[in-house]
Amino acid sequence: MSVQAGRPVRVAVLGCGSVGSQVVRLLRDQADDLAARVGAPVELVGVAVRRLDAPREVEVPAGLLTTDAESLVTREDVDVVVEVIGGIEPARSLILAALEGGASVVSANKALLAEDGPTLYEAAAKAGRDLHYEAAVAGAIPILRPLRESLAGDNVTRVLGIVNGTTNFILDKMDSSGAGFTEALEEAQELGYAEADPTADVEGFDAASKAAILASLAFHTRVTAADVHREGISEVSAADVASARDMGAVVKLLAICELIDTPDGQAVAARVHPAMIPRSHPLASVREAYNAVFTESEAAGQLMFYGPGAGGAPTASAVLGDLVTVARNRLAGIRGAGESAYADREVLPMGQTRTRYHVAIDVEDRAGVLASVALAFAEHDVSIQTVRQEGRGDEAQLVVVSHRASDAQLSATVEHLRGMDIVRDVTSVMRVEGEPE
Ligand SMILES: NC(=O)C1=CN([C@@H]2O[C@H](COP(=O)(O)OP(=O)(O)OC[C@H]3O[C@@H](n4cnc5c(N)ncnc54)[C@H](OP(=O)(O)O)[C@@H]3O)[C@@H](O)[C@H]2O)C=CC1
Ligand SMILES: N[C@@H](CC=O)C(=O)O
Repeated sequence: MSVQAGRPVRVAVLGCGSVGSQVVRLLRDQADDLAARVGAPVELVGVAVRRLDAPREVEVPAGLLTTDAESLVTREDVDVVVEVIGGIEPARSLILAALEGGASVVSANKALLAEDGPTLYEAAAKAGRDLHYEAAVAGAIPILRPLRESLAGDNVTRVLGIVNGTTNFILDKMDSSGAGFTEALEEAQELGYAEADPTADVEGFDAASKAAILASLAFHTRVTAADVHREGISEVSAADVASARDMGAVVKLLAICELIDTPDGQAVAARVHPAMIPRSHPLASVREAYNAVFTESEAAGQLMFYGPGAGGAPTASAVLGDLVTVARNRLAGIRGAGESAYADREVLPMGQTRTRYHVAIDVEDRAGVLASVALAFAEHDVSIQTVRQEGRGDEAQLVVVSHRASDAQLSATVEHLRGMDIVRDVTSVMRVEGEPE
C-alpha cells in the first residue's frame, strides 16, 4: 500500500485549464519544498487535456500532455490523480478508475461530489485510498478539513456562508453603484469572474453544490445538490438592493445549512437564496468576489473562514494542500480520515424551514389598509417585527419585516397579499437573515 522507499510520489493531473495550469506550475515552482514536506519528491508524470494544441497558461514539460486520460489514470506507477476537469462525465469514470487502479484522488469538482459523492466515497473506502476535495468549496479557504477533522469532536449545528464569488461580486456592485443585475453581470463577465454562460453561478447551482458538500460533512449525513433548496440572484432588482439599504441591510446570496430538532430527532435543512443581512453582520463586509463561511458548533461557538473563493492560483493552493496530505499518507502506507456519514438524517423541505421575510407592498392609500395587511399576516400565524409606511399620492408602500415562521406560512402570506383588493403589487419579497428570532 505504501510508496516504495526512495521512489518519488507520482502524480497525474487531469485538466490543464484555470486550476490545472496553476497546479502544474506549483508542482514545478515548489518542487523542493513539496519534497521536503511530503518526505519524497513529487513527480508529475502526465497531464490529460481535451486539446493538445490549445494555448496553456503554463509550459507543460515535453511528452507529458495527453488526450488519453483513461490510460493515464490506470497507469500502475501513478500514486495520486488530481482531477480538475470538472463536470460529471468523464470525471466520475476517471476518478472511479483511478481509485480502483490503486491511486489516491484529489478533486476540485463540486458538481460531481454534490451529485454523486457517495459513489466516490464508497469506491475510495473500498480501495483503501484517499479522496480529498478541499478546493471544491470556497476555493483557497480551508473549510472542509476543519469540518472533517478539526471540528470532528464537536457538534456543528449551522453553516452559513457566501460560497460563490461571481454572485457576491454582482450583488456588491449593485449595492455600491446602484447598478441593475444585467449591468453588474456584464462587468463580472468583463473582469473574468463570470463565465460566458453564467447560469451555474447566477441561478445558484454552484452554491447549491457547495451547500450539499458542507451539509454532508458538517452533519455527518448525505446531502446531494438535489436536496438543497435553490434560488439564484437573477430576479434581484436594483429596487430590492435599495430597499435593503434603506433598512440598513445588504443583499447576499447565502448558503445556509442547519441541524434542526424535530419530534423524531434531528433533521437537516440546506438552502441557497438571496437574503438581506444587516450591515453590521460580518458577512455584510465580504466584498467583491470573496467568500466567507461561518460555522456554529456546540463547544467552539462561532468560527469564521474568509478568503478568495475562486481563481486558478487560490484554488490550486487548496489542491496542493490535499496533494501533500494524500502523498504523505501514501508514503506512510495509510488512508486518512474519510467521510463519516453515519447519521442518516432526513432533509427537510423548504416549506418546513423557519425563515423571515421582508415584503414591500404597494397598496391603495386609504384608511384601514395597514390593519388589513396585518390581518393577512395574522391569518397565517406570521407575526410582524417592523412595518414602515410611505405615502405616494393615492398609493402607499408598506414595508413589512416578519418574525420567523415556516417558509410555507410566509409564502402563503405573500400569495394572500397578492390576492387582496387593496394591494396593487407586491414589489419585493426577500428573506432576512442574521437578526434575532
Ligand atoms: N476556476 C475556479 O475558480 C474554480 C474551479 N473549481 C473547479 O475546478 C475544476 C476545474 O475548473 P477550471 O480549471 O476552471 O476549468 P477549465 O474549463 O478552465 O479547465 C478544464 C480542463 O479540463 C480539460 N478537459 C475537459 N474535458 C476533458 C476530457 N474529457 N479529458 C481530459 N481533459 C479534459 C480541458 O482541456 P483543454 O484545455 O484541452 O480544453 C481543460 O484543460 C472544476 O471542477 C471547477 O468546478 C473549483 C473552485 C474554483
Ligand atoms: N464560479 C465559482 C468558482 C469557484 O467555485 C465562483 O464564482 O465562486
